Amino acid sequence: MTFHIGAKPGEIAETVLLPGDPYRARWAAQTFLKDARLINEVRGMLGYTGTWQGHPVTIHGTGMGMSSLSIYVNELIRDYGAQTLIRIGSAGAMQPQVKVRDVVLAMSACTLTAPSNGIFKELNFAPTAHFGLLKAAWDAAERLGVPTHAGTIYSSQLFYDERPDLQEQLQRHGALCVEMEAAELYTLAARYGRRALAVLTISDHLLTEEALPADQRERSFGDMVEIALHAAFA
Ligand SMILES: Nc1nc2c(nc(Br)n2[C@@H]2O[C@H](CO)[C@@H](O)[C@H]2O)c(=O)[nH]1
Repeated sequence: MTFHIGAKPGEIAETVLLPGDPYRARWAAQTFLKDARLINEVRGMLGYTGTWQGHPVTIHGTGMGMSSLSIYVNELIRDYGAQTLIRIGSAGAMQPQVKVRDVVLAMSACTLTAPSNGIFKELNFAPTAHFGLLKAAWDAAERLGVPTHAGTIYSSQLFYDERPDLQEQLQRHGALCVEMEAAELYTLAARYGRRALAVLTISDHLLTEEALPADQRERSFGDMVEIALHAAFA
């Protein structure tokens, strides 16, 4: 057990899916895993371990924001030996061709500031997805017929962002969507030599102001989890 995760050694699989919302971890575990069992509930950040097609899988919440994700991903890697970490999250679309319910695979993730800035100082590190996972996720999305986009995204530190100028430049340079976790996941995976990918479902749109009704979120999120699981074990 670590400072923030109560799981015993061996209770967390090498493959970990990471939703921000702990209740989505519970839903995904109950929906997709066989023999899912609760392995963490410290501070209500639920984590479950079970199997998918015979493979051990853990699904663990990260909370909202890169600082919260950093706590859980550091401990999952350093204390439990996680090797493949796939964020299954939601995001806000920033391009007209990206529609609500679509899936976005984050090839890279831009930030204004991030927890790891202190390490890099003036260096602009490029947080990037593991190519093998990205390709496998893209192929799985095609097989499943899920409308999917791949490109750079924006990992913000704020939900109530006071920088419309930043959003304008990000849109101008093709950022597909905004969320608040992927960049730090990719940076930590690079630091520890692990595989990481963010598979995101678009649940709101910054241009059209459309939002996915709560009752439709679950089905849409199912596609994302399927894609992540197929990618992890391709
Ligand atoms: N900053 C930001 N985060 C978003 C947005 N839409 C979604 Br879903 N998110 C994600 O949802 C949570 C905030 O509601 C964070 O964990 C983000 O990753 C958005 O329009 N902006």
